[in-house]
Amino acid sequence: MTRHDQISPSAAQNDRPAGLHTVEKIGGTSMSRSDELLGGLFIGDREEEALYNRVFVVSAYGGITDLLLEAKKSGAPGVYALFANADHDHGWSEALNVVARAMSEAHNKVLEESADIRAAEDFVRERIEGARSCLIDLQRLCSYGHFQLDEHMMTIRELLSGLGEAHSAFVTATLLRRHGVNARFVDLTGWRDESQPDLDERLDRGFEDIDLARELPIVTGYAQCREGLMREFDRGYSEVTFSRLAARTRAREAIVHKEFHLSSADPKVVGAEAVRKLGLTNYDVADQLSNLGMEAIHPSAAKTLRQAGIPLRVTNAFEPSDPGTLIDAEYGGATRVEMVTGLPVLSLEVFEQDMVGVKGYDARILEALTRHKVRIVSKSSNANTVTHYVDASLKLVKRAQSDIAASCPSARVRARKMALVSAIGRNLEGLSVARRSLQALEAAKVPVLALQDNGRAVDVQLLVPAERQDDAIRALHHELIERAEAEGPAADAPAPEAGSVAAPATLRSVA
Ligand SMILES: Nc1ncnc2c1ncn2[C@@H]1O[C@H](COP(=O)(O)OP(=O)(O)O)[C@@H](O)[C@H]1O
Ligand SMILES: N[C@@H](CC(=O)OP(=O)(O)O)C(=O)O
Repeated sequence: MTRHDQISPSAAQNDRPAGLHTVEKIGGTSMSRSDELLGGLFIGDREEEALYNRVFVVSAYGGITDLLLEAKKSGAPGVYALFANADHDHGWSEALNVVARAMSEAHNKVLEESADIRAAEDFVRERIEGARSCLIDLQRLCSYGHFQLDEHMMTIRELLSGLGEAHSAFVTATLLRRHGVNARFVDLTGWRDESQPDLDERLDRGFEDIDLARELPIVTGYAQCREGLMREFDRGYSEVTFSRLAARTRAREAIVHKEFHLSSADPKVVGAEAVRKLGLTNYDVADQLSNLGMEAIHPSAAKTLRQAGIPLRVTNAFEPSDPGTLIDAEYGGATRVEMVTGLPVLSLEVFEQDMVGVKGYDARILEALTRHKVRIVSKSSNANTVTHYVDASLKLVKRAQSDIAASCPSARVRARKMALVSAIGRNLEGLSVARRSLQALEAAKVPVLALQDNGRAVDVQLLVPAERQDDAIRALHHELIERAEAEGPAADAPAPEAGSVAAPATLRSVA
């Protein structure tokens, strides 16, 4: 049975019947352990037919995109960042060798047969050397001055990103075929393809002759397209490919496989034994998590799935029999804190005595932040101060800061490192989350620099010193999840009265 009809560009997506298949994404951390996935997620005890009607969208092996572009957390330069600052220097070229070695290490860990390893080595060589020639040519061309490197940097970023996912998808398809699965490498990275399709066309072309009932597509999480996946979505783009593919093919369900169950806090911070698995949550909570960089799911991906009416499941890749967390658009749910998470931020505070009663300051600040592509996590204001909590490098924030200083000459602008820690849940009304959080942080001797509760009863945010982020997460998790659970079950509705001291007793286990 072919599914070509289901992804034809002319059909209105939402009118088509849902397919039989699922679209499933595997993140980089889990991909690095894909040898362990063979006996479970990929094959396990599945008989012939049960192997199929699944589409896997894969990320690059852990750390590879960081080496290709720049480290997501520390900002340490990779090939892209070195090339961008290169002039005539070839430091980026050595960085490309580092990528090739890291790729080789990754596939040597998962492949066993020497023929497969050889094929993977050849693949890496062909792609890496192709990219190297391209960069050398571009550098030479731009040395004439008529050609501006800046104009091509986004294309370079796209080209480099695609290398990571092409490699991991190629290796995974090879691995599965070796184990008797009819897997097909679906390369959406546009390698040596001169046409410029848009994302939907790219997906349609990749799937036009695939029979989902008897083939297992292993799809690159990077998809080259006219819009530019990196330009629009930047890091975390494989979830965008994943969600668009799920919507385009009318998947029955979209599944994200992660290294752990989606839990009440990062198990690496709070401890695997202390965290609770989330059974069910909604897109509102998922949005808050993405905003804090938790990437339960990329915000654009969540939107695509929500609009297409496709249920999203987040599972632990290494426990395939566990149903994981279902993220449902409609679910209102019980009153409880479901998760505690945090993010290092810079607080950009603009204080201006003349601001009182005058409009326009906010707009000027926003303009500067937008111009320098500074991601805003949260903001607050009072009579004469507007503070944005942002997730960006100090370099970018400094640039925005000087633009703000220029457009608001008498303002005092200051940037400080902090951590934003947040307690998140579907319906926090009446739970005294703010009060309990302050008490817990005081007991743990974590200073609170600011507190925000916008009244929607979905989250409470606390700003703490950057170096106390993990202490704050542990203290809040202990108070709002572990202790609250011990105090009694949650009520579904109605919520207890605001400020009620009995309210915490309405929290319940999220396990
Ligand atoms: N609430 C949470 N539940 C589960 N994992 C979390 C949570 N918060 C942070 N993490 C961390 O996220 C890390 C990356 O997870 P995962 O999504 O599997 O990686 P990738 O981005 O490579 O797909 C995990 O190793 C875990 O430490
Ligand atoms: N590898 C890409 C795309 C991605 O989404 O990765 P992951 O699923 O590992 O977060 C990145 O780091 O941006």
